[in-house]
Amino acid sequence: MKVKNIEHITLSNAWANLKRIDFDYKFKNGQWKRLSRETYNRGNGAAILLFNRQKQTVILTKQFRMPIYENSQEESFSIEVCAGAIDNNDSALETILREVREETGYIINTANLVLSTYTSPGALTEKMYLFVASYDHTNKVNEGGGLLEENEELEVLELSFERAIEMVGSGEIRDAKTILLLQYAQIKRLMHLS
Ligand SMILES: Nc1nc2c(ncn2[C@@H]2O[C@H](COP(=O)(O)OP(=O)(O)O[C@H]3O[C@H](CO)[C@@H](O)[C@H](O)[C@@H]3O)[C@@H](O)[C@H]2O)c(=O)[nH]1
Ligand SMILES: [Mg+2]
Repeated sequence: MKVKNIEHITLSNAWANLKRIDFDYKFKNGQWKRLSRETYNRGNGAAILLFNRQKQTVILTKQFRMPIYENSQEESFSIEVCAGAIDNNDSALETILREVREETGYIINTANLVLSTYTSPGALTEKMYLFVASYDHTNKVNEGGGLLEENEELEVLELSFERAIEMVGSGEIRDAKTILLLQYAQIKRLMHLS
């Protein structure tokens, strides 16, 4: 066994849960040491790349992100695939179909799970489920933008795939789940680049 005597100390239990976890860890040389790691638990998440093969376009969102502002003010409007936190009893798929409607204004009935990823394994417990789905204008029911009653405000962007990939290269897109999904689409040839 690699770890034992695990002790959870709650540091904050407000919106989400921040714990300090103290534990004994056995190093390869056989020595046991008491270590401490702070872990932030805000549940798991789901994200989706909406793509249209005929038009060669994708749907992305742009929103203000306070944690980014804390790091680098000028980068605080973040271009991301549609995403949301998974509520207690919902599946990742239910979550993402709902988020697509709320954030982008499109209604889709199904999506393919293509990757799952720990978004920041040194600090977050979060595992994110990454989906892709095709869309066209018949799926559009409103302008999207997020739920004002939940204090969400997003801009919906429809970009050519080529431009989105260019924005990864230029650093205009800096969100990891978004980069993963755009590069997935490129590698798996869901879309073409000229
Ligand atoms: N009061 C309060 N509200 C919060 C807080 N954090 C988030 N919220 C609210 O919770 C909602 C979260 O919106 P979602 O669309 O469900 O999640 P998200 O912020 O897009 O998060 C997605 O991307 C994150 C970053 O990659 C992921 O961490 C997350 O799992 C998810 O996939 C927002 O309406 C916001 O108002 C907080 O600390 N305090
Ligand atoms: Mg969201």
